[in-house]
Amino acid sequence: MRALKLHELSLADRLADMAVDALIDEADLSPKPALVDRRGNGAHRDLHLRLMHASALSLWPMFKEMAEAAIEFGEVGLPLREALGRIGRDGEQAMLATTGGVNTHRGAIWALGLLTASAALAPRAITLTAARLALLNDRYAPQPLSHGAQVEQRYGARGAREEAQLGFPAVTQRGLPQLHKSRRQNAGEQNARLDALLAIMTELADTCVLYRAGTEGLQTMQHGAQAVLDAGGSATLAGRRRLHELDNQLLALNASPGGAADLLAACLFIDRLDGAL
Ligand SMILES: CC(C)(COP(=O)(O)OP(=O)(O)OC[C@H]1O[C@@H](n2cnc3c(N)ncnc32)[C@H](O)[C@@H]1O)[C@@H](O)C(=O)NCCC(=O)NCCS
Ligand SMILES: Nc1ncnc2c1ncn2[C@@H]1O[C@H](COP(=O)(O)OP(=O)(O)OP(=O)(O)O)[C@@H](O)[C@H]1O
Repeated sequence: MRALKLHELSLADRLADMAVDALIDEADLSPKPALVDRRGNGAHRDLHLRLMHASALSLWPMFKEMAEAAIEFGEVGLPLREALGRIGRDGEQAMLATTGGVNTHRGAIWALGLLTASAALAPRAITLTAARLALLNDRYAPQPLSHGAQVEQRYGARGAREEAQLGFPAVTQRGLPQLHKSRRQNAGEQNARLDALLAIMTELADTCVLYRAGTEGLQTMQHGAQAVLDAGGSATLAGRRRLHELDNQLLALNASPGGAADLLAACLFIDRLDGAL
């Protein structure tokens, strides 16, 4: 029993490490269009790279607690869903205390939280398990008029919740295949990750972009990301030129693809986990 406990604790530690690493890799990746990266703040006035790092680190105990809850409950069900909801809300408070009230990682807490718990429960069926959890209704979740909720009312876009309930198609059908493809083409790891982000952006209904820049912003993001990939991706000169253009266009529209960034972190988390299995 004792040995089993030790083993379980170390699994939760490792999953929390991987989730935080994925967030730090996402933040550091450059040049991302209109997002916080090593170059600067993108379209954000209240975010910067060190804040993203501090925020990511502040979430480590939360991810660990989510993995432990999954191990303890041992199955998908309302008790686990509601435990994750409580842990996620506490994690959000820790994030806000660290950042002085700035929302650095709300979307990431949702996506990576579900995936961390799912990795602890069913490491070979992570996105399916995450979807099953996301479909359960947490009775204790407050229903604030969030940016996502406002965008849903205005445009009908369902955003982060639906993406999870569908099993993260932007990650499994766009991001991960592109990551693997660009690696096979020897694009280099940073370019492969940029290409994965762009692939996610081609179809995502990113509620951050919709809230800030409406359908014009969303179309600019989707078409511009596709244009970079069509030009040969981030590793090519033509692709780099298109990426630079997309950055300028999104900055002019104040349209930051924060949802796509969160899903890139989810993509890097699953990729890392696949490598560790
Ligand atoms: C489900 C969530 C994301 C609801 O968000 P809502 O749609 O109301 O929008 P909100 O503006 O608060 O945040 C959305 C965030 O999701 C990200 N996002 C935006 N669009 C998308 C998209 N299409 N797909 C994925 N993520 C997206 C962005 O980073 C954005 O910041 C979340 O805030 C929530 O309700 N959490 C409940 C707490 C909980 O249960 N936590 C436990 C998780 S295991
Ligand atoms: N590298 C990154 N740069 C910018 N945003 C990111 C990055 N990585 C993830 N995000 C996500 O983008 C979201 C921030 O977007 P946004 O600033 O539109 O949120 P908000 O606080 O809801 O809005 P606002 O700042 O307009 O009040 C965060 O929730 C975070 O999940």
